[in-house]
Amino acid sequence: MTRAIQDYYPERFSHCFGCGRNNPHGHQLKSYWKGDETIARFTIAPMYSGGVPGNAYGGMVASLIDCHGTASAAAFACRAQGHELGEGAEPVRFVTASLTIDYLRPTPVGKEVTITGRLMSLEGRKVRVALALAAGGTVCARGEMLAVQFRE
Ligand SMILES: CCCCCCCCCCCCCCCC(=O)SCCNC(=O)CCNC(=O)[C@H](O)C(C)(C)COP(=O)(O)OP(=O)(O)OC[C@H]1O[C@@H](n2cnc3c(N)ncnc32)[C@H](O)[C@@H]1OP(=O)(O)O
Repeated sequence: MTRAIQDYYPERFSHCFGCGRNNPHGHQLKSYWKGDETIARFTIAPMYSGGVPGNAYGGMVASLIDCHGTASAAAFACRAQGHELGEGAEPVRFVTASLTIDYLRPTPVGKEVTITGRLMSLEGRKVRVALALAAGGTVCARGEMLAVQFRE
C-alpha cells in the first residue's frame, strides 16, 4: 500500500492536529499496513522536548500513538468487512474512547521512531488496538486503545 490510511479520510475528517493531511500546522502522521499490522514512522522535532534534554514530552508520545491507533482501527474494521480502504462502501470513522499509555523508556527527539498497531478485538462498533512506539528497535512506550465507530 503506497497511500497512507489517513489519505483515505474524507476531507471533513482531515484536519486533525496529529494526522490531518489538511492541517498545515499539525504533525500529518501517516500510517500504513504492514502485513496484518500497521506501522507509522515519525521523527519528533527537538521543540517537543520533555523535561529531560533529548527526550520527547509524554503528550507527544501519546499523540502519535493516538492517531496511529484510530487509523489502525479504521483499517482493521475495513478489512474485517471484507474489503480494503478505497474499495467498496465509504470507510467507517473511529474516535478514541479510551487510551492508556505505559511509558517504558524515554523517547528520543530527532531520531525516527516507529509506531505499530495490532488488532486485539473487534466487536460491533468497538475496536481494541495494541500499540507500541519504538526507537532503534527498543520499545519506549506501549498503548492500548478502545476506538469507537463514530455516529454521524
Ligand atoms: C480510512 C478510513 C476513514 C475513516 C475516517 C476516520 C476519520 C476520523 C477522524 C480521525 C481523526 C483522528 C482522530 C485522532 C484521535 C482522536 O484524537 S479522536 C478525539 C478524542 N476523542 C473524542 O473526542 C471522543 C469523545 N467521545 C465521544 O464522542 C463518545 O464518547 C464516543 C466515543 C463516540 C462514544 O459515544 P457513543 O457513540 O454515544 O457510544 P456509547 O454507546 O457511549 O459507547 C459505545 C460502546 O463503547 C463503550 N465505551 C465508550 N467509551 C468508553 C470508554 N471510555 N471506556 C470503555 N468503554 C467505552 C460503551 O460502553 C459502549 O459499549 P457497548 O455497550 O456497545 O458494549
